[in-house]
Amino acid sequence: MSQVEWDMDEDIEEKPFNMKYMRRMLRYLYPYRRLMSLVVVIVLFNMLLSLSEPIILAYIIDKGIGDKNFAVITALGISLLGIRLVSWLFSWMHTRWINFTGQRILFDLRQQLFNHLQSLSFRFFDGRPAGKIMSRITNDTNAIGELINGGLITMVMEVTHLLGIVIILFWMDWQLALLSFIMMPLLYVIVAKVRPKIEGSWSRSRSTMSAINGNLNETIQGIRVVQAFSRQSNNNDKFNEINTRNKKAFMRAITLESTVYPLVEMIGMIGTCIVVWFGAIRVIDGALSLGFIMAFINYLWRFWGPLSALSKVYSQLLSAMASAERIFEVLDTDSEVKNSSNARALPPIDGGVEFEHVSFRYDDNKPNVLHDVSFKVKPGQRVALVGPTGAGKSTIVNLLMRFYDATDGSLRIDGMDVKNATLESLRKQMGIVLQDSFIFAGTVEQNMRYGNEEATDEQLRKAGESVRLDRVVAQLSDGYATEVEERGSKLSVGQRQLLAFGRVLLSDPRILILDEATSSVDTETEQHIQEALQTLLAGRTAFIIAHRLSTIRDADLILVVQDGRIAEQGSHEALMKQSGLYANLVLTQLSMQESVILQTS
Ligand SMILES: Nc1ncnc2c1ncn2[C@@H]1O[C@H](COP(=O)(O)OP(=O)(O)OP(=O)(O)O)[C@@H](O)[C@H]1O
Repeated sequence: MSQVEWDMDEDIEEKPFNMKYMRRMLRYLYPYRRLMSLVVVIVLFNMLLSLSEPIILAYIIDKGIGDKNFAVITALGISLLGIRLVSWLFSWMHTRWINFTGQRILFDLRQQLFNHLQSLSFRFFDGRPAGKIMSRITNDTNAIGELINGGLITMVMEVTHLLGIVIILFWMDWQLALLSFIMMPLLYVIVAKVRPKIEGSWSRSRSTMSAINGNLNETIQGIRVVQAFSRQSNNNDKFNEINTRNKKAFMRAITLESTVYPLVEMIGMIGTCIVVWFGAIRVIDGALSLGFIMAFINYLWRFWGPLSALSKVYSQLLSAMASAERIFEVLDTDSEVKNSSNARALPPIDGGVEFEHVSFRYDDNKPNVLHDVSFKVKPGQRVALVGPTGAGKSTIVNLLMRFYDATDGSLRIDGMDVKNATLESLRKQMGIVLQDSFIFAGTVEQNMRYGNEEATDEQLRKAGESVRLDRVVAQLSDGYATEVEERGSKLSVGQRQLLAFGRVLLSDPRILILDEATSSVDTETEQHIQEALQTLLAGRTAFIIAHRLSTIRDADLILVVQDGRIAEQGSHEALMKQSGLYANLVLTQLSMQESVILQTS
């Protein structure tokens, strides 16, 4: 299943109301409780002001126009204007405060999620596509933000509005009030039946939109592969299908809405007509005044607005529940690899490493990937990890960096179990250069300083020279200040490798882990990389996932990994003498090199 489809299946848009989540969401409002209480008071006051308008109008008609009393008309007209001005001022204030609070809550929530995500272990990221995690930080926080800021206030406002109107209508004339609600059951049936369909279509429209985004993202990221395999036409078909689904869902939602809402208005209108009809008879009979009946109808008109606003808040509430579940799932995930309660800072290390009967599995339901791995490395030694693909070389390195903790056995650095050392003190003294080193958007200098922001300019320049990065930098338009764009896309593979060397050299780790690049670069860059490597490795304990025979031969210790076990270990000479797996590997590589030489000569 592609990531996009997986996302669609997984991301349910609405969940039933859950009090536990609600309480937890409300906790984000707690720091702003004073401001929010003030907002509620203002909103309620505004509501009362607004509810007084029809009554004032009724007085203007009956006592002003009816009795031809200009003083009443002027006084009440001015008070209407005053009410509008005060309402406008109060709405301005509460809109500002609500938005301010909403943004603060979103800010807090996003920040909390981001901080938490960064601390999570690799295992969390293993099973989750990046797009999905990103949508939690953006879309899901927005859904929660919208509810706890706009939604809840709307709820308070509209419920009081509705209650106020009903009370006033019954207070004015209970018989007319009962008459005006005669159409309510029919209205309820229509809304209850159609509303879920409309919501469903909107939700399908949103999820197909996120599928469109996912598809676009995948295509842009993989455009080289797309074009290389001439997949444009297949991709077009796939995109067309998702695009059509989105169009259909949107059209269905719009069609339903444009049918139902006028219908709702019409039913409301019928209710009003009934009131007007009976009201008119009573006005003619002299039992009711004209102003009274106008005010009554005005209140009736106001009745439908809050109803529709409340049903919107209700679906906002359900979608916030789904978002809350996803967000709290992330926030409740504890980092697996973390400092133990008795962890202490690792003092400056010499770089001795010992694996003792280490076993490991990535997933508790899957078999072990490493079995009983044991070896000892003295400070400053160079270790080459060799073996077939999927044998477990990177896994050994992952355990050394404590990206994962060993399932069984122990791992010691300078005699101290890594589980007793704080993660920061451990990782500060280790450096890692992967095959395709991740380069961040920013300048060459910013990338180099990534592991050591305090480095002086002199140290930076020296490190650049040592790893032959200076020659690369000399060719760049702005030297070290050149922007390298996202993932270092402005640099070649070899240049990125040298920059990664520079970065790790500047952070000066005692233990260095290196995944030797397999991708071929030109002979000159290759030579620079090899020279840079010698500088980088000097005086440090180094673990190299090695592919070149020359690197392997130079190592003090070679670990031959096969099926998650150390099949052989020792120096090149010792292992060659054994005539085992390693000797075979070397012979195969030599014969391959010979055939390449023969073919090219
Ligand atoms: N994050 C992960 N989650 C689950 N299984 C994994 C994960 N990473 C690796 N594996 C599995 O663990 C085994 C060892 O993988 P590892 O990456 O350590 O091999 P390797 O020797 O470094 O291979 P290569 O030379 O191809 O990089 C493989 O079977 C692989 O499928």
